[in-house]
Amino acid sequence: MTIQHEDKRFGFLFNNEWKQSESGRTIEIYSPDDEQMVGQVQAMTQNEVNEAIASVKEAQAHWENKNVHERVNLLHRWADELEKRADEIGETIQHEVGKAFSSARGEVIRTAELIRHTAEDGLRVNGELMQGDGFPGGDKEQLAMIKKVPHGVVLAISPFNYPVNLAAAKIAPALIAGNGVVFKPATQGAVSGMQMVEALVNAGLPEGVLNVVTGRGSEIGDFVVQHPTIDLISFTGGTETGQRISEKATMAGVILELGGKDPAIVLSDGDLDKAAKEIVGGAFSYSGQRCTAIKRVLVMEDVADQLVEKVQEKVEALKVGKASENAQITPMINDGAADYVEELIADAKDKGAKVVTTGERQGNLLHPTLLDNVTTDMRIAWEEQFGPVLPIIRISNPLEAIELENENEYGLQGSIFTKNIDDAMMLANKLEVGTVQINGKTSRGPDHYPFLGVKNSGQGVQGIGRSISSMLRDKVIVMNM
Ligand SMILES: NC(=O)C1=CN([C@@H]2O[C@H](COP(=O)(O)OP(=O)(O)OC[C@H]3O[C@@H](n4cnc5c(N)ncnc54)[C@H](OP(=O)(O)O)[C@@H]3O)[C@@H](O)[C@H]2O)C=CC1
Ligand SMILES: O=C(O)[C@H](O)COP(=O)(O)O
Repeated sequence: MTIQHEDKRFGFLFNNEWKQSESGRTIEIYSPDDEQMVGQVQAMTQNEVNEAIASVKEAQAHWENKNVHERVNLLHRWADELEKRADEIGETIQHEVGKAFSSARGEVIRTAELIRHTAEDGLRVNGELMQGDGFPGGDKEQLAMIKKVPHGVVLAISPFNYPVNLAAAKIAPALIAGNGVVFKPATQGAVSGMQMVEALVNAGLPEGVLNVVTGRGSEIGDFVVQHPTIDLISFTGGTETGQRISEKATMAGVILELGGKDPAIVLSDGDLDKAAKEIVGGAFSYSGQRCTAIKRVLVMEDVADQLVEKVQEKVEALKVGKASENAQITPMINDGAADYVEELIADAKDKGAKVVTTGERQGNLLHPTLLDNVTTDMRIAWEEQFGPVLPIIRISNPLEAIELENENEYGLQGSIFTKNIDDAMMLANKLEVGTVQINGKTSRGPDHYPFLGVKNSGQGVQGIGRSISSMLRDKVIVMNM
């Protein structure tokens, strides 16, 4: 059975078969890059979603009972398959989400590496043993074996921007830990996601251990999230969607990677050339459509003019165009997203921000925009733009940055540029974020580092080792000798 039927119609995966929905409805996916149709995915019915979940539940028990070596071998074969198909899947990512080919192919290779690392870490998971006499009334002869066991059925929901990597970053740890997986890809990104799953099937995935559910999140999302058979939800996406999932999921555990408004704080003694390079790379790669993108700059007034000049030069050198032309600034994921960014720019202009550089909009292609003299009454100072615009806020002392950050609803990452290690550590300790980067741009990778957001940026910790731990729970067996 093939993944793709006629008219670019893609099936959904049910027990290793690519099936068409009994709904008779499909969702057409168009490229943000050239507006051509990338494919059609199935709008599944509730009945089909039910069957998909039930079947994962049944298969999971066998999967959990396999030796971990068998699960490790599957993951290595999956990584091999992805590497073999890196060009093909990279092309799909490029077309489907409008990412330059080098980054799109790089995403596939990064994913293969992440899967291999997950397989290796998965081999080294062990439980522990406790003696009862560590607590009053307990006894030496009471031995607790604390085993690490899978949760059961994991629901993995991924966003559009890294349709392969952010999906596999949930699926691989879930599988290595012995869970079954129900995978709900972002609709824009589902074709890339399903090619990645096809590689897993070709690597020898046992039937039913992972099934895919497709359909708009707004239609099937609540149903799948509230399904009583789901034991754990691992979600990456917008904060609003994440909060909704958290409210709806009553008894399932929830891991959330959500939005961000990562600051780059530049102090007077910072290396401005380095800061400008990191800021532009951090803010504008994939046109700013990254949760970890630098989304506001807080710079000391006395070096602000110099920094702005250096950043401007680099922003103006960015290649703007289509993903198919390997441009750096490519069309945004859809018109709505581009409209939103324009709205934020217009609001800032109305309230007196200085437009340092910008360009004409062509459809959903926005030229990179740099805004100086941004103030706290402007929406762009606080809202997540998720696009190619960078606001610069001038500050008069380093602690002002902390005050501004205390008001930030997000807390994913933050960068600090200074040569003074004491100042760097003082600010790093005060910033309410998951990760602080000193003299470097904000970034999720390397993928084995813990990755987390605080405040409205998330719940739980990801990163290979932590992700595997989150996919396991304790099972305690007490031997009363
Ligand atoms: N912290 C992090 O690690 C990361 C965070 N993000 C954040 O993600 C956002 C952009 O991604 P985007 O894809 O637009 O995010 P969305 O929140 O719109 O969608 C994410 C996923 O949730 C699904 N979904 C939508 N509604 C529901 C629902 N009611 N119940 C269950 N699932 C639902 C979507 O399906 P469908 O596509 O069918 O609507 C998609 O699969 C940004 O805010 C960004 O910051 C992105 C990457 C990393
Ligand atoms: O969604 C995102 O923004 C990714 O997690 C970014 O990963 P990176 O910061 O390592 O590029």
